[in-house]
Amino acid sequence: MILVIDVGNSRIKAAVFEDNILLEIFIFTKIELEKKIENILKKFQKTTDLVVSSVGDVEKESFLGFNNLVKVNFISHTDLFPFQNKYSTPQTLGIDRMVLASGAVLSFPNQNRLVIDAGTCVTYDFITQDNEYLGGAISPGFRLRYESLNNYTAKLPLLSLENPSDLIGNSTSTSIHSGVVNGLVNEIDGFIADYSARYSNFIIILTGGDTDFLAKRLKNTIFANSNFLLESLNQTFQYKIKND
Ligand SMILES: Nc1ncnc2c1ncn2[C@@H]1O[C@H](COP(=O)(O)OP(=O)(O)O)[C@@H](O)[C@H]1O
Ligand SMILES: CC(C)(COP(=O)(O)O)[C@@H](O)C(=O)NCCC(=O)O
Ligand SMILES: [K+]
Repeated sequence: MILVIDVGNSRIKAAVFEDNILLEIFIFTKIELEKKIENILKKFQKTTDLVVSSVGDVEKESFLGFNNLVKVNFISHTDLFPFQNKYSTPQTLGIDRMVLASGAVLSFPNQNRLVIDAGTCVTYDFITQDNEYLGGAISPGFRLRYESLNNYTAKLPLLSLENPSDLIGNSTSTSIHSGVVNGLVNEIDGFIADYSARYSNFIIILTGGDTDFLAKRLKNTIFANSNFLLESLNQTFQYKIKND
């Protein structure tokens, strides 16, 4: 049994895998981290390894207390990945993006892939059929957009994610919802159209906290899987054990 942990910039997601089957998912905050892991390990006593990917402000040291119970594997840039990294600054590439690219290669072999992770930020990652990781894009996610409108203006309220009632907002709140939701949906549809102009064939994987909200609003056919990063962490770890 292994416990994979994805530390994002908004929250922490964890999952227990046994023989590559996902048994249970946990979502919590940084403050709850140690207590939650303690409880998970109590519930799943056959756990042998922790596999952690962190782009948040949680470092390896936070997990070392569990060293006596399980092996702590903190995924880093020096680990083995099933693709060639063409990013011009590989050391600054988010480890979550590397794990997503790894999952895309292992789950969808021999094809071009675009991974879209709609979390705190929306990240776009493109991996060719020859398993070259090219890079992609980073833009603000839903919550970041709502919060920025409130933070950087005097008059705009802080709203939470809601389906816009119409394209044309006729009040402050409906204008904000239209701007944020239609803005991001059009951005993603637009990116997919632009990638299509360059690559005739590729599959699209959508993941992250806003997967379900976005999936039904996009024009294109996509693989929507909000657990893709957790599953990719398990796969990346299995790949490393097999090939290291
Ligand atoms: N309880 C929650 N806390 C934070 N974000 C949430 C929550 N529920 C849904 N979301 C949505 O999920 C997005 C964050 O997704 P997630 O994949 O968890 O981010 P990260 O991996 O960056 O921590 C936010 O933009 C927000 O719209
Ligand atoms: C772009 C990110 C902030 C996304 O984080 P997330 O939305 O998953 O919390 C993260 O992948 C990161 O810190 N990247 C480093 C910069 C880069 O990938 O080039
Ligand atoms: K992301």
